[in-house]
Amino acid sequence: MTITRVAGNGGLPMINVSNDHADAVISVYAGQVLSFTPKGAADVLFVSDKAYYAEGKAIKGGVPICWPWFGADPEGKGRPAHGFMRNRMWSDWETRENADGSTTVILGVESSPETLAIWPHAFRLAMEVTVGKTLQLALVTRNTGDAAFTITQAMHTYFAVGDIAQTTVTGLEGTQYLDKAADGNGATKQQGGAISIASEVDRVYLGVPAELAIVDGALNRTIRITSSGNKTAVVWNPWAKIAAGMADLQDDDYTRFVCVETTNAADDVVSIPAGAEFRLVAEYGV
Ligand SMILES: O=P(O)(O)OC[C@H]1O[C@@H](O)[C@H](O)[C@@H](O)[C@@H]1O
Repeated sequence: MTITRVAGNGGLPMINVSNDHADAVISVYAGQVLSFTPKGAADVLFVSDKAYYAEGKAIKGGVPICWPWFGADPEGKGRPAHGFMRNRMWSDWETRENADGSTTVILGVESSPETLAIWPHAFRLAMEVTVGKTLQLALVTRNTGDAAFTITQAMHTYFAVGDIAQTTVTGLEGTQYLDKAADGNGATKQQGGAISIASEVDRVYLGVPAELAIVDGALNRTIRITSSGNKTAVVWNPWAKIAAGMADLQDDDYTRFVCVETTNAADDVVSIPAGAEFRLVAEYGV
């Protein structure tokens, strides 16, 4: 097993993990997993070739962390969408080798005068990443203050697919969702069969099961997503027009990824009492 700390793209601190099961690249900046490649397989995660690697900007791809809110500023104060963790430096807290040959990397952020000025709550946030046969992720929020606070959050994962036209997302059949796409008007709808994507898709699924899958006909593989701590999941693909308007995506990149996000979004708001901890967990396997 090797753990190598490197200056990655843009000089950002990154940790390369290589063990008997898989290889991974984990950015300390933003606490973001950028690559997970099980031995003999293609990368499970998509990262844009045009992604920004610079302080203050989000890296487009991998597993961006949305915290302590998902989507627009819940208080309408003009703070950035998806919170303030995906565009700041995190700390490299711990690495360890596990008996089964997997490797755990723990990155984190603690509240500081700077974060308190944006969001007035004391916290300790950790991203626990275990690279093994599967990629295990736990986003752990500890309330270190003396009053409860509420959060929404996401692992906003960009999964690599061979061809979006030959991809379906399964496990959400019959589930209600909020349709946030331009022509969906935020309406509540019900999913019929497996989700196929042939135009902009931006949906918050409600009351979701613990197991979802991405069935990729082009790469001939199925990515299994298991989660806990979430009642919601987001499925997002910007499709051609929105992707073309994003400077950090190539025009046709929308054909190469789908975001299936493990979330506490919409009315899935989490309240964390003083001194308590909340774990949002996801596991990805091929
Ligand atoms: O900030 P990013 O990575 O471009 O992602 C934006 C998208 O993130 C998704 O989670 C939201 O559901 C979309 O509404 C939003 O457009």
